[in-house]
Amino acid sequence: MSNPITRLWTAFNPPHVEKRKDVIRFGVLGAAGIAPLTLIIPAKSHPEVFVQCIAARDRKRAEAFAKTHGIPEVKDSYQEILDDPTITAILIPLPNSHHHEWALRSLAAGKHVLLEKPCVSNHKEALSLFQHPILTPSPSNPTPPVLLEAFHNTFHPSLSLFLSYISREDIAHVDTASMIPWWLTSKADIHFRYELAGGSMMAMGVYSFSALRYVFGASPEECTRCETKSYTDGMHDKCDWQFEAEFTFPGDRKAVARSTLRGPTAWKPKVPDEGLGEGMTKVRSREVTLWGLVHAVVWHRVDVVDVFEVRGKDGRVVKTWTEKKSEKKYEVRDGEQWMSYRFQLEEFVNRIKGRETRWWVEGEDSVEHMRMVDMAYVKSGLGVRPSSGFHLE
Ligand SMILES: NC(=O)C1=CN([C@@H]2O[C@H](COP(=O)(O)OP(=O)(O)OC[C@H]3O[C@@H](n4cnc5c(N)ncnc54)[C@H](OP(=O)(O)O)[C@@H]3O)[C@@H](O)[C@H]2O)C=CC1
Ligand SMILES: O=C1OC[C@@H](O)[C@H](O)[C@H]1O
Repeated sequence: MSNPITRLWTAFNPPHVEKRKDVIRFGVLGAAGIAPLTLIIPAKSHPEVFVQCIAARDRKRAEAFAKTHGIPEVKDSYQEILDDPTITAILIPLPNSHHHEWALRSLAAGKHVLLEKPCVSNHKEALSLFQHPILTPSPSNPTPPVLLEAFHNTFHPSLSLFLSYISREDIAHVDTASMIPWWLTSKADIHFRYELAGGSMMAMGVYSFSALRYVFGASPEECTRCETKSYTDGMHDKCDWQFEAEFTFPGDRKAVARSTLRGPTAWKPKVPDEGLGEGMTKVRSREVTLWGLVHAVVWHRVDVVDVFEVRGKDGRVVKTWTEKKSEKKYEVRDGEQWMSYRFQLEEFVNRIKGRETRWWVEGEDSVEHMRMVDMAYVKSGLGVRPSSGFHLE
């Protein structure tokens, strides 16, 4: 299935499969724009997942959403979904500021939680959530519910392919860029409301931050620079629509993350070659680029460019050559091209059912991603996103 149109069509229109008796019944908190991609579409081809109900702040909005997406039940409130014993898993696609509270409420109700990224508003909330005793097995809670931050791109094989070309000890410089075109965002979006924990670092930036952690296999020591462009109109203050942040990773290695929510329509990011440091002998330098880090379904490619040099006794280069290759990693199952969201759902279900998982976003990763976001916000001067202050009674 090499035709991109066919691939996209099958990704967004997967086959509807028969559901098993032990199906996981999902409830969705909010008629959110992302809910179809994260859950409703991928659930169609998953025999163990059924989207049972939805609630929105406005019932009419939930009813319209349920009709459009074939969800059989509408509840009056988010809490009513949590109170339904037939619902075993919850999708939380609420604004970031609401993640901490509704994840804790859902877990307290004994539900498994698929929590939209970024998991919460800041590092403090991440610690409070992922280190909550409710997630630790104990005699009174032998099988705690599963909590997964929905970093869907982690689950796409293109990321593993990319990482397979990197030898961590040889990394000289890492650069990551992402964007949403200007016409796909509006000032009215939740991205531009500080009290909802908005900002470009919280929207696309977290993908870049997590990618850096995956590449280094470590967390950064410091954010050394963070430049932002943000609104100052009194309404959307402290919300960056663009940023560039530089981090130092162990071994004094540098990495840059940049993103914009007001990007161009056509985009080909420049990947700077920072080269090796002074005094280092360069035998082979490898530049590995993953194009399409976030939405590998639309298009992705892993480029590997190896530059070889042969040096004479005096150290002068006598020969140099370049080898290039590119690879893609699409997976088609039963005629459907699997999106990152479909891979993610597969693993979420595997974890709930106690089966092995190929990929996972550990709670520790989620916590470290938020630490990185906080570092950058502190450095930028905009300040960390506010905490909800919610505590389970
Ligand atoms: N995984 C991915 O690819 C993506 C993930 N996301 C993440 O998903 C989450 C939601 O984003 P997105 O779907 O774009 O957002 P939307 O604005 O489309 O949806 C947000 C939902 O939250 C509900 N909500 C509850 N309280 C509020 C409030 N005070 N203000 C605004 N909305 C409120 C909304 O209302 P109601 O209850 O009335 O329905 C709405 O359904 C975010 O955390 C975002 O980072 C976003 C895009 C892509
Ligand atoms: O989180 C996100 O991931 C994918 C993007 O398309 C989306 O707009 C963004 O908010």
